[in-house]
This record gives sequence, structure tokens and C-alpha cells, in this order.
Amino acid sequence: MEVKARAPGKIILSGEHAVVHGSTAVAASIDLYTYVTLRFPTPSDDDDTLKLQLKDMALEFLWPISRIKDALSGLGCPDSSTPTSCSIEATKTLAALVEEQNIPEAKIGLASGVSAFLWLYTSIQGYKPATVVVTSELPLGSGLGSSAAFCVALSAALLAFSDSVKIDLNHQGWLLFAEDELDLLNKWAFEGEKIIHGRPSGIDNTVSTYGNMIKFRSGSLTRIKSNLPLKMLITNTKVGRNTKALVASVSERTLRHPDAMNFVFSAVDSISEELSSIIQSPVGDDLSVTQIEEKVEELMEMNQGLLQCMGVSHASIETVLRTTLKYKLASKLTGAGGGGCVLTLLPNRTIVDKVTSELESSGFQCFTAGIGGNGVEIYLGGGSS
Ligand SMILES: Nc1ncnc2c1ncn2[C@@H]1O[C@H](COP(=O)(O)OP(=O)(O)OP(=O)(O)O)[C@@H](O)[C@H]1O
Ligand SMILES: C[C@@](O)(CCO)CC(=O)[O-]
Ligand SMILES: [Mg+2]
Repeated sequence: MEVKARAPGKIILSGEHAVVHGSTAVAASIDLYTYVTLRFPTPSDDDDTLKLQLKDMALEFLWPISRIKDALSGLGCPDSSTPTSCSIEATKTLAALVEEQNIPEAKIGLASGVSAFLWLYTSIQGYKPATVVVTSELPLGSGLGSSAAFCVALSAALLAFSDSVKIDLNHQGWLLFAEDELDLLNKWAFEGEKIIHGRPSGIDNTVSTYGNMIKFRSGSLTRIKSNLPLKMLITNTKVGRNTKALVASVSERTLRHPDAMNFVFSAVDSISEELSSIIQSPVGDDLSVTQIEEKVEELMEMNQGLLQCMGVSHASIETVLRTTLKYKLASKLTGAGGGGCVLTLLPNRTIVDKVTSELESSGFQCFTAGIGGNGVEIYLGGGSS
């Protein structure tokens, strides 16, 4: 029995960090995916282990099922229909199970992802032997929602073979979940994100689950549709960072300067609201494509200024901003900042070659991605597409 799931990464057009503090944000899925394959052994395989293979990193983790059962079965019964938070006690137990695997020091950031895997696996599937294989087209820890895509794809594969979801086993090709199943899947993925991020807003797992473009505030989403084909250049500064630490640093600044930071968050809220209405406005009578693009550019610049205020920009991000400005292009960081990826709006008229080669000569990596496609999908029955 085998199922493959894929979940997209995302860009945040406006509102990262402020969204953790109750402001509106706007995000869209991108056509770069994390893939999770789940395979249960047959009795003749005589395999009583749980294996997690992170193919891109050539890493394999393996636990005897008896070891996992001994460690976790006292902490509650698996129930795929009820997304459950990982308690402090369970967090410690998972950390011990991960530590036994001796993750190389240079890749220790993966430990939280492996803990999230163990939590989602045992909560949804219980104590069954299986092999789970993960690959990703997303750079990890770069602001494109790799942690959420991982949790969403994992939840999809695990739920596909649970009592909580009814899937058509005869379906050929990629298959979408029903709306109520997506709601359950999204809640499970959020529990995984909590293990990786500490205090996520839920925007990343939500946009990876439902796809398209969304406006998100305080846990609820509104689907939106851009009236112009938004083209974004994504520049990866390749400066590593960790979303959990950056989110915590903004919360600490908020504790030190609550009044000032609340004005910042409220300004971001207005920017996101304006951005969402401007991209949905009809092109033609009142506003031309160029006028809409100019407004989006200005809002992106304003959002970037406020992200600097929150303390999450970085010298490498500033280099990208300066370079793109030379070509009269507007940019902002996307995701948690502190390095990672920067978005640059590419208006209709733009020729990208010059700006791209100048950015790449600084050691950055540039690419474009399709924006606003499907959210999570599964593929049944061995092989792949
Ligand atoms: N394919 C994967 N396999 C295993 N772990 C993963 C994978 N993708 C992400 N993770 C986990 O998520 C962590 C990166 O998450 P983090 O939230 O810091 O960055 P991001 O999600 O890429 O960016 P952002 O949250 O700003 O969009 C990794 O260190 C790892 O623990
Ligand atoms: C920085 C943040 O706002 C977005 C990370 O992609 C964190 C979150 O919303 O969970
Ligand atoms: Mg993340």
C-alpha cells in the first residue's frame, strides 16, 4: 500500500510577522513542492520498524516500533479525527527519540522537523511499521514555507490511509481532498508547524493546504483572486535562518515596545487590506495594469520598511533591495526574513536578464515560480506522475 502526497510552498505578499500578532496578511502558493511517500510493508516483508528517509539530504532515521510504542503509548491514544497538540511531556519524549538518531551537527535544524514527523505519524497512524520518504523542491529554511509544505504533505499522506478520510482508491492521477478533509488536514499540519515554529500564525500551512491566493487573519482565510498576472522574481540570499527564532525576536521587541509595535502591526494590517483590494480590482476603466503595479510596488516597499522596524531584515536582504532599486524595481523580504528569500515585483514591461545577472554576481540565486496553483494533492498506487 503506497500513497504519495505533494504540498506547495508559498510566498507572503504582505503581512509576515504582523500576522502572528493578529494583523491581516496576503499569501499565495507557488509551484515548488514537498513530496511525501508513505508505504506500509506487507507481512512477508517482516519489517517492524518506522523509517523516515530524507532523500535530498541522504539521511535515514529508523526506530523499532516497540521503542516508539514504549516511549509514547502512555501519553494518549492515536485518533486521526482529533488534531492534538504535542504536550511538554511528549515534546521531551520526542526529543529523546530524535536524539538517539545522531543527526549530524551541521543538519541539527532538522531535529524539529523529525519531531514533527514522529508526532504526526504516531498521532494519526499509531504504532504501525512504515517507510516514509521525503523530497523537496523548496530550499529549507529560506522563507518559502518548507516547514509548512512538509507538515501538510505528511498530514495528507497519513490521513489518506486513515479512517477520517474517504478517498477513491481507483482514482488515477493527482487527487484533491474534499473541503472538510482539507480542514482536518490543515489542523493536523498546524500541530506539526507548532513543533517547528513555536508560535505559528497558521498562514503557511493554510496556503499550502488550500492553494491559490489567500487573505489570512486570526486563523481564518478568505480566498482571493488577482486580476492581473502577478510575476515575482524570487531571490534566495542563501543566508540561513530559523523562523522560530525570528518570530520569538519580534515577540520580544513587542514586549519591550508594545505601543510602538502595535502601531507597526496595525500599519501592516492596512497595507495587506489595501494590497488585497488593489490586486482584485478590475483592470480597465479606473486603473490600468501599470497603475495597479505601481500601487503594489509602493505597498511592498512600505511593508519592507515596517519589517525593518520589526528587526527581521538582514544585510543580504538590503543588498538585494539596493540592486533591484537600481532597475526601478520594488522588493520585500518574504517569510520570516533574517536572510532567506526576497520578492521583487516584475511589472509587465520588465526585462529581467540584467537585474538577475547582477543579483547572481553577488552570489544570490534567482528564479521565478508559478503563483496561486492548487494546494495539497495525493497520488495513489505506487509509481508517480
Ligand atoms: N523536506 C523537509 N524534510 C525534513 N524537515 C523539513 C523539511 N522541510 C522543512 N523541514 C523542517 O523545517 C525547518 C525549516 O523551517 P523554517 O520554518 O525555519 O523555514 P521555512 O519554513 O522554509 O521558512 P518560512 O517559515 O519563513 O516560510 C527545517 O529546519 C526542518 O526542521
Ligand atoms: C514569520 C511568519 O509570519 C511567516 C513565516 O512564513 C510566521 C507565521 O506567520 O507563522
Ligand atoms: Mg516555516
